[in-house]
Amino acid sequence: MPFAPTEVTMTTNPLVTFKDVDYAILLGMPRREGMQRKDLLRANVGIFKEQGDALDRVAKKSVKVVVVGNPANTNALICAHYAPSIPSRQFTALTRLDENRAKAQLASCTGVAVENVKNVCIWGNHSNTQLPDVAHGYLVAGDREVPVADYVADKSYLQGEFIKTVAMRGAAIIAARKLSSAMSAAKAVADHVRDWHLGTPNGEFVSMAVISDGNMYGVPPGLVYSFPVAIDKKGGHRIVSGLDVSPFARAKLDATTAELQEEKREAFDHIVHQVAAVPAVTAKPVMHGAQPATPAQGSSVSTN
Ligand SMILES: NC(=O)C1=CN([C@@H]2O[C@H](COP(=O)(O)OP(=O)(O)OC[C@H]3O[C@@H](n4cnc5c(N)ncnc54)[C@H](O)[C@@H]3O)[C@@H](O)[C@H]2O)C=CC1
Ligand SMILES: O=C([O-])CC(=O)C(=O)O
Repeated sequence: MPFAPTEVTMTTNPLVTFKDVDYAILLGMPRREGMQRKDLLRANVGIFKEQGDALDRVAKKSVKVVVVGNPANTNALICAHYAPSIPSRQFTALTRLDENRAKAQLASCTGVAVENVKNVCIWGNHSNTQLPDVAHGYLVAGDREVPVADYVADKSYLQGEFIKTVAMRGAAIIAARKLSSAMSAAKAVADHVRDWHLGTPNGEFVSMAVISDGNMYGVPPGLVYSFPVAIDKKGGHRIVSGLDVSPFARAKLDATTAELQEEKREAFDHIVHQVAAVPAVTAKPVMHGAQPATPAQGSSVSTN
């Protein structure tokens, strides 16, 4: 059914904003030229604590949260932590913009239409340490599916300039327009929410930063980390399993993990210093779509 809003409410009260919402798309203060995204941590972390707390109190327990405000992965983790009654897997951060940028690079260097570039994914943090990964990607050419590596033979480009261009694209846009990307970010949010709502086609995956609990790629639990994700028709997402990780990719996955662990430490340290007491960590059940999982799959966002 087409979306037909009947009412728009403008308010600065998060308890009004989030009352009974199904989806929450969260922004925050943007960076300026010369800053890293993680330089926003101290400015934004308090906002995400407050928003997590408000979501916990008034949103539907099935709410789906998309954190866009940077540093997006760590802000999503903070938000989840302060919303202990909502399953942490319902908190995601946007890395679809990076995926779209990666696909656009491949489309422009191969001449294949961007919608025919599939299964290119972003691992890790929405930052310079991310890995835009083409190892499982393919291009649809007529009735053939051609691996990216067969189309783009220059491995040094795929492991060098390509990754750098995608990871640094946000900074390049800020340098050019003195403001963050706007329309492309909005398009990426729409892509993220559409796929979370309607599901991904069979055999295809997309990039979403989700809670890392239970992944099989050696990423420690308790981080919000971008993975290749498949989504069923009921909106249940799962990290795609069984993809090969090359030694090159392994080193990148570990580097972006280390950065996220450092951001997490800094975020909670900052909150602890700002706020007299941090609420106790509460275990939350892992949800697959609308289905509650067994206690053995219980997930929590710890401050470790
Ligand atoms: N994950 C991604 O792919 C992308 C993330 N971003 C991030 O999205 C966020 C928004 O970027 P823009 O729309 O360019 O910024 P903007 O400055 O146009 O909008 C930011 C909004 O946040 C509000 N805000 C500022 N301080 C606040 C506070 N203390 N409490 C509540 N609201 C507050 C402002 O009133 C404003 O409406 C930034 O954090 C930016 O880094 C932007 C583009 C892509
Ligand atoms: O770079 C920024 O600050 C905004 C952003 O996240 C992006 O465009 O990828």
